[in-house]
Amino acid sequence: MKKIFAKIPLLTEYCQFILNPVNCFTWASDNFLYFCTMKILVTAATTLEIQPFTRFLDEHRSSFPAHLDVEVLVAGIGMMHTAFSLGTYLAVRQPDFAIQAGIGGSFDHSRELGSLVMVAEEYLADLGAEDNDQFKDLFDIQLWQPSQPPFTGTALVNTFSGLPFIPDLPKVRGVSVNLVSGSAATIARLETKYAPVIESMEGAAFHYACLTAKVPFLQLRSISNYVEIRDKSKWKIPLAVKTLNEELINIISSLAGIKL
Ligand SMILES: O=C(O)c1cccc(C(=O)CC[C@H]2O[C@@H](n3cnc4c(=O)[nH]cnc43)[C@H](O)[C@@H]2O)c1
Repeated sequence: MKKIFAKIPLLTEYCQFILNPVNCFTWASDNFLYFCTMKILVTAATTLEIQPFTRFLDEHRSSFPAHLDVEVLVAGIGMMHTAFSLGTYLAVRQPDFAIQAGIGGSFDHSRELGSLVMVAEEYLADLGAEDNDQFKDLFDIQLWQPSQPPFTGTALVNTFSGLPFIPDLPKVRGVSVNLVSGSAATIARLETKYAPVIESMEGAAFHYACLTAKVPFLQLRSISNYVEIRDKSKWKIPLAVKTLNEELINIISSLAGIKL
């Protein structure tokens, strides 16, 4: 709500709707209605995951309202790349909110491949120590303390506050890993310890960067595969990318007031 785009005298609610048909951020104060610019970051690990959306931007950006700015950041695969890219980007560009869009693996086999979720809380599920055949995370071995900022307990939690919209999608728990899970033992360990629905390689880094920079955020994941013993032939990456990008295009076109 920081960059004021226009300021007009406060009118009736009906008139305000006519003046503000495109979901521009507004707020009323001192008998004036304030219209704000909105800078949105859309980030993904790879170009492939976000290509249809960047094509949509190339085709439609010229018809976006002046107050709306959408930027894309391909941050790289994994938490190290994501943390560095996001940290640098957020400090310099200061978006009003950020969306991470990616594919992911589902622990829950009843969810359809290609279906979408929003991640409400993220756990760092392979950062820690092995104690014989036991995995202990950094909270278990007391190198981190529960609720040290920006954690809530041992999770990186999205409160979904400060967003101009919240998609109608299931909110689930995610784990982020450096090593994609592909053995019965690892999958059982993660399910017992974190009860996750979705696994990715970047989610926690995105939550950490946005919580630390105090940027409202949304992590969208489209299920490309089940978390199971590795069988790439069962993965449905093109389907997951398609549904993910349809959702992104819907979100941005509705914020832009564009009818497709
Ligand atoms: O070839 C492989 O074994 C392989 C394993 C995991 C991911 C890939 C990719 O090409 C995609 C990496 C990308 O996708 C996300 N992703 C998708 N499914 C999962 C998963 O089951 N567990 C963790 N991450 C997943 C991840 O966030 C990466 O950005 C290839």
